[in-house]
Amino acid sequence: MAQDLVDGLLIKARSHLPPPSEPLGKLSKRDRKGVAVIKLKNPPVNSLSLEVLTEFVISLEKLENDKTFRGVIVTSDCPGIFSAGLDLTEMCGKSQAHYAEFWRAVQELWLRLYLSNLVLIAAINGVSPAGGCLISLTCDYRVLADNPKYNIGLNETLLGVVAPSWFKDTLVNTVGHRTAERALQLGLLFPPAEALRVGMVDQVVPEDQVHSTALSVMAQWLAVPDHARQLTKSLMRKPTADRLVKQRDADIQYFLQFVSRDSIQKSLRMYLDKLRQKKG
Ligand SMILES: CC/C=C\C/C=C\C/C=C\CC/C=C/CC(=O)SCCNC(=O)CCNC(=O)[C@H](O)C(C)(C)COP(=O)(O)OP(=O)(O)OC[C@H]1O[C@@H](n2cnc3c(N)ncnc32)[C@H](O)[C@@H]1OP(=O)(O)O
Repeated sequence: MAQDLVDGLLIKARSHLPPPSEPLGKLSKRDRKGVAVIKLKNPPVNSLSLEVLTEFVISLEKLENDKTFRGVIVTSDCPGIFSAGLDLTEMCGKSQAHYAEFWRAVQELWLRLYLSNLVLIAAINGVSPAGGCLISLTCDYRVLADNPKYNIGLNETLLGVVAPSWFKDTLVNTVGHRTAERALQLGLLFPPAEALRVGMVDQVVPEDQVHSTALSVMAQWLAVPDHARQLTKSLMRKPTADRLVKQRDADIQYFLQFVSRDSIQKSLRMYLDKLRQKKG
């Protein structure tokens, strides 16, 4: 039964998108059952570039505004990688204006996801550090594939940077203060069993069952009347979101100051170099 719910939508870097006449216009015809699948597709590692963040927001907005949709499954098209998090090259050696635009896009995606009226289920089919983990934490439910390589967590401190307060809040709201504090300070990436134990994910299932499980869970959430579920979600989440909404510009200024520091630029460059040298 659950299979009837699925429909597809691919988010990918703008350069790979189909021509403007094609993309989301198809949705209203195909998606009568009310559930879309957003598959992140920005190879090789689904890093969240400015383009991907922007496309993601646009797609979500279209789904929110199309009343035929009630739920979205967020997953990845890149084998073994849900998302490598924010695109580090967007935070290295760029202009202040670029950093500001990038950070506003990160804020926008978080706000859209966190406050979405749609039911969002994360079908986490790969490793999910930092921004990748954050995306899943904004969803209403997380299903993680049982593969020891599929670590998940907010590992920012290991890069020499700091998860902003709203990343921290999202984690605290999911796993509680003590677990979040330990995880954030140590930059912990949890393997599936640990992620389940601390409540970072809601279910761990064999890899080939991630999608079907997400669909079953979706059916359960969609059985609740939308208005009651949406108001309850808002009651739970709006106070957290409002803290950012009230100080978005200040948060951007803080990010600019932070990321422009020589020491932070050096840390990010070293981390990127380490990633690149890993192969050689
Ligand atoms: C009081 C103070 C309060 C607040 C402070 C204020 C502001 C906050 C400031 C900053 C906050 C910044 C927040 C950041 C959140 C993030 O999301 S940072 C990103 C963190 N991500 C990671 O650590 C993951 C890094 N990647 C990996 O570990 C691996 O790549 C991965 C396991 C995902 C996949 O491994 P594998 O399949 O082996 O692939 P490769 O490692 O070989 O990678 C392939 C190419 O992709 C490049 N790459 C990987 N990750 C990224 C990335 N996140 N961004 C850009 N590029 C990436 C990698 O370099 C390879 O490139 P190459 O092919 O060599 O050119």
